Amino acid sequence: MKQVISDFSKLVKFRLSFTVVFSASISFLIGQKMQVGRGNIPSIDWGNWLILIAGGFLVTASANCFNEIIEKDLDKLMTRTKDRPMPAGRMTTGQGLILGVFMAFLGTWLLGKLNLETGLLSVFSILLYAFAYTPLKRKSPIAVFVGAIPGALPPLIGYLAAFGSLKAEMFHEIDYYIAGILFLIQFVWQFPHFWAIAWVLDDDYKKAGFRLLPTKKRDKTTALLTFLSTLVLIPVSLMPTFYGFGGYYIAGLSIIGGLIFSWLALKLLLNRELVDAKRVMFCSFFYIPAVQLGLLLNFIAK
Ligand code: HEM
Ligand SMILES: CC(C)=CCC/C(C)=C/CC/C(C)=C/COP(=O)(O)OP(=O)(O)O
Repeated sequence: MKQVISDFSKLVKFRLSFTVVFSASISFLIGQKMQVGRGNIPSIDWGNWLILIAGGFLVTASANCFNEIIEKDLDKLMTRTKDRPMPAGRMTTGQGLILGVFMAFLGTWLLGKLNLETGLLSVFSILLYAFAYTPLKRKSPIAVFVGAIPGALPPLIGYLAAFGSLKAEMFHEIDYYIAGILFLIQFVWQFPHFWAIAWVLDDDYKKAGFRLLPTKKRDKTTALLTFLSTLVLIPVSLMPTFYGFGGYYIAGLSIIGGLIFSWLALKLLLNRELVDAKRVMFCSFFYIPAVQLGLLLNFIAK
């Protein structure tokens, strides 16, 4: 039983999926709070929140499952991935496919219950991640840009899901900005997140022919781009406050988080040591949930 749970967790990349769903669920609550404020709904619909979490988890899990089917032979070559159930031979591709298709349909159906746009965007995210990003990983570092689109869609999906059947009169102009900004924060964050990971894992990635660093090397330009992307994240994370749906606490948290992230990336630029890349990578794991949670709390407290 323990092995089955551990295999399922590796198949769906549980911690990554958890953070993805977390980002969508926070955006959902922000959207619902907006609705409550406008008097469109009496209170937060926790039932729909659970549907979003279950549906979001299933579609993300299915996308990861398709990714692992496609990369089964490449995953065998890397230390980090060789113990995933398919490369390790504990699950057949057919079993993976059945699970992936089942989770994709069930997840899309659940999200589609919230509204049509949410269901369609999840199908688009699965397709983009599994069938554009995944094959591109071996071709060009542009893959990271492509992968960042499905990676950032969950907060946008979560926000849209909060509006039930999207009626034009319920969805105001500011909602386009909020949905766009929630997307943008996660989109920009993925560059330092992933380039730090790709720096740490470069030797392992090379075994499978993945060249995902911007210059395909652990060099000064890659470190500079990583540093610049952490700097861009600072004004982007201040946009909620600028557009009036975040407050001063989240602005403060974003500045502090952004400065720590950039400081670590600056050290990577100056030293270009593995330990510096690891610090940027770990900081990225905390940065995004912290900023999103802060945004929600600040939004509620306002
Ligand atoms: C271009 C987009 C992205 C790429 C290429 C990427 C790549 C990766 C890789 C390769 C790892 C594994 C690191 C390791 O095993 O040491 C990882 C870990 C992680 N990623 Fe991302 N990621 C992306 C987007 C995201 C998004 C959108 C989220 C969530 C909002 C996320 C959250 C995480 C978390 C929480 C981990 C740690 C998981 C663990 O240790 O099991 N990532 N990412
Ligand atoms: C709504 C919906 C379905 C959204 C999709 C969300 C999703 C799966 C985001 C992940 C983003 C991403 C590119 C992860 C890296 O995978 P990788 O292939 O580089 O990781 P690996 O090397 O560990 O396999």
